[in-house]
Amino acid sequence: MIVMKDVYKKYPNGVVAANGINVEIGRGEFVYVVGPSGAGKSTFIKMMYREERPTKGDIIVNGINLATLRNKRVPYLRRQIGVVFQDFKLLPKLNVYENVAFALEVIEESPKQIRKKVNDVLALVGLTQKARMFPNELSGGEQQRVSIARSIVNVPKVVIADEPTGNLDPETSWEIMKIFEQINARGTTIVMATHNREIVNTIRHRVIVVDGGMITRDEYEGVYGYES
Ligand SMILES: Nc1ncnc2c1ncn2[C@@H]1O[C@H](COP(=O)(O)OP(=O)(O)OP(=O)(O)O)[C@@H](O)[C@H]1O
Repeated sequence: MIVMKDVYKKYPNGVVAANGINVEIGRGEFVYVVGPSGAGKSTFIKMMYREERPTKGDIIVNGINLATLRNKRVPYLRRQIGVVFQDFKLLPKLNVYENVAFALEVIEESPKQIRKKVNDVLALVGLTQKARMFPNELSGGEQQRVSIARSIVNVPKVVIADEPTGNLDPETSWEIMKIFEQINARGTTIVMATHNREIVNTIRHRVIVVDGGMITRDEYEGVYGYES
């Protein structure tokens, strides 16, 4: 599903944020990416959806080699990957329904299909009643639900989330995690960068520790200890 081979990333300012990463993530896995601030977690996951390009190495996502993928094919890649951010990144002038529908309009889905898919996904995240509200009328947790709905409406094989609970209170964070669990239970691969030890140590999945641009630990049913 996702393969990285000898991946190295040096930013133009000289910072090496990935220093020889080798990893394989299989279909349907749920993977936490943890590690100290500045360790290279965001860089690691940004390279999976071609937000950043590696300086060296190969990255294959869903059979697509990102090293040789032409820029004009990036939208094709993005259709197969849902992305969820810490700060939601919703379009403020569009309501909940429109924010989610937008992801389908850009790929020219039929109006009938759009209605069905958006309504289904809003029901999944529990936002049917709030479909006509605007982002600034919603709580942080609700905004994150919209952003998750948008990320899965195309039924991607993988969802990549960068600190999706980073701006949320603990109770809301657990609710958001329940939704990710449901999405994963349907067979979608989830890769999630997080600082939340309580979540990682309670809802147990594979844990990849990144430190100094390298994978220093990689364990199934892993814990996020205090030594790292
Ligand atoms: N666009 C960029 N240009 C230059 N350096 C960058 C850029 N993005 C990240 N870096 C540097 O790369 C290193 C890794 O950053 P990255 O954001 O991947 O870490 P992180 O583990 O996600 O951190 P955090 O947990 O604080 O979000 C840091 O030293 C950072 O300053």
